[in-house]
Amino acid sequence: MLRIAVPNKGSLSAASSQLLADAGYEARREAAELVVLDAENDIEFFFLRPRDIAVYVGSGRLDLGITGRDLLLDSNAAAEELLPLGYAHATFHYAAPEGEYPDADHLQGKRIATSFPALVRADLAGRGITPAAIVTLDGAVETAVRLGVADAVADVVETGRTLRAAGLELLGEPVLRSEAIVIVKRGSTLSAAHERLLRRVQGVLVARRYVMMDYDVPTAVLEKACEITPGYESPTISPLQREEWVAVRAMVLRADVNRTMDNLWDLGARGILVSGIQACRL
Ligand SMILES: Nc1ncnc2c1ncn2[C@@H]1O[C@H](COP(=O)(O)OP(=O)(O)OP(=O)(O)O)[C@@H](O)[C@H]1O
Ligand SMILES: O=P(O)(O)OC[C@H]1O[C@H](OP(=O)(O)OP(=O)(O)O)[C@H](O)[C@@H]1O
Ligand SMILES: [Mg+2]
Repeated sequence: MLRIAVPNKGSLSAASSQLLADAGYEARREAAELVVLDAENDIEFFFLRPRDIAVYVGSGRLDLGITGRDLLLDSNAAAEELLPLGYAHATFHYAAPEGEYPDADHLQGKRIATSFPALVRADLAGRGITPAAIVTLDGAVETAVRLGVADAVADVVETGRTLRAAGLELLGEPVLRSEAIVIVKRGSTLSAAHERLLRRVQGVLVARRYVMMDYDVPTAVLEKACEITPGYESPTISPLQREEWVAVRAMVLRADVNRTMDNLWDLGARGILVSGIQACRL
């Protein structure tokens, strides 16, 4: 039986549960449920704090887990990233009072507040910076400067609203770009059961990102049409009753749908239809 760690609270929780439900797995009926047995799929889901998930997966007690890339890197657990999931996007940034320091290289000898001490320690070491202290806090890190326990912070930034409200500004480029990821114990060999779950999850991600596009096009411009819609692997071309025309079917990125339809129309394609993909295995 596969044992999977799922975030029980916070920014990763709802989207992770939705992803697993869309992939056909048993959902938890109430937030207080800590373990869900999905007997049909031979999987046990453990609902854990996102910060702890890398520890469980790294120990080998759980087979796979969903967590944030930043949380994995901060954990120092023996776990590695297997698959990015495309939600819970955030950056990890240094920030300081507006106008105080031009960039992160000016943090030498400063006190830096963060909930990600290991990640920050490793990043500062890489920059050759020795801080006066790394002040480890549980949350609401932005307030640490105003209250005088730190000179700068290193924290998760999504919209930047929290930072601005605290009178802080970003210092330079992000330390890292995070999103939800699937993790596995470092160096483990994936079983057929692992692969099946990953294929299901990937199927959901692709079905969300792509639509199916069907259209008719004169054979004379078919090659150009296929350049506009190269498909996921290759477009399907079918004959039409009408001479010198063919039907084309190809997957198209949802984000590109309208631009693609404009381009196909200008090329002479007609009868352009777009439909959602309910599920897929690719
Ligand atoms: N706006 C956000 N705030 C916090 N974390 C975010 C945000 N957007 C994405 N994330 C990601 O979510 C993960 C943090 O998970 P966590 O459960 O700690 O979220 P949280 O919303 O901060 O929860 P909590 O209610 O415990 O503060 C990190 O990987 C982080 O990059
Ligand atoms: O860039 P923003 O959109 O403002 O989001 C980022 C903020 O959200 C999170 O805080 P959270 O609400 O989780 O509170 P916490 O600091 O107590 O964890 C994170 O720690 C940042 O403070
Ligand atoms: Mg938080």
